[in-house]
Amino acid sequence: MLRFQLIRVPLSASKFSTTLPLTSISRKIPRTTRLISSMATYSTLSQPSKLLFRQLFEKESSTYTYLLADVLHPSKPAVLIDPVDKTVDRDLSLIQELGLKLVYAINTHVHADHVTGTGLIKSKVPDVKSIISRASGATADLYVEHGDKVSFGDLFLEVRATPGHTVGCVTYVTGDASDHLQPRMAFTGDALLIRGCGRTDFQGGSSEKLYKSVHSQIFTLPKDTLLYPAHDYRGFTVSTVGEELQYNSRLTKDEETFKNIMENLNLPYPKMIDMAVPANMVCGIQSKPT
Ligand SMILES: N[C@@H](CCC(=O)N[C@@H](CSS)C(=O)NCC(=O)O)C(=O)O
Repeated sequence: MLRFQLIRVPLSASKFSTTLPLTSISRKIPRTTRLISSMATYSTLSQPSKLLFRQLFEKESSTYTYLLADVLHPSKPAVLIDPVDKTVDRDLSLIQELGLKLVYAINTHVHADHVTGTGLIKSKVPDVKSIISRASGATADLYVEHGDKVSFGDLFLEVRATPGHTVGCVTYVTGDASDHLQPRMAFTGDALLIRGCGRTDFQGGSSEKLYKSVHSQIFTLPKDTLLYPAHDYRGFTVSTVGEELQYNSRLTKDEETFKNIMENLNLPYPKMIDMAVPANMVCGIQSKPT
């Protein structure tokens, strides 16, 4: 049976989940499915896994899009995190070549520097549901909140609210039980960048909130957790919690120093902000540009 569900549970609950079908709340069910299996698909993982993982890059905005799929599930359900409009055709071709079924197009937040690909994906693959946090205020098919779980096949992503870059930023983290895939992977959007972090000077940004978000929701993850940001401007692809705890040039500082750094970044506004934010508030352009 297909299981594409959004599951809402407190973060502390690991043995039992409250299952939300796509559109309504349903009953509590024990989660009995083991997430570890005999298929190795991703070389940096320390044990065999059913997770297929790809990191994809859009060069104009230096954005990373992430493809994850449960390849041992009969329908090979897949999710895309932070797709970009310009690379939708590439991403959908890859998904087709790999024989995956895209079920969710997920945004970590309302982006200001590029147009999300979620709208365009929906116009090309109508069954796909767009997802964004409720706190973002944006329109999507499904809204997530802190503590929710986004399931695809027997895998899921835990939702952690990490506001600060924008009000509605969330981080998606792979499953946490001891028999799940290790190390965990966290898709941090713009909350945490490798050796840096997202700016906090627009879209309800707050350096105080960002500092608290990262320290409470990301730096508390196991040190070997792999960190995958939405952008990198220097060619880095992945980090770990342990690495960022030691070397992040902003977030290793005390809170006052951090706030001071953020107030003095003096970055120019993203070139596309006036177009991108309104478009992304409705999960991007919903039809192919002519
Ligand atoms: N030059 C780019 C925008 C670069 C930028 O501002 N990046 C954001 C994330 S996208 S809103 C950011 O938070 N950067 C933090 C940093 O320290 O660089 C453009 O014009 O699009």
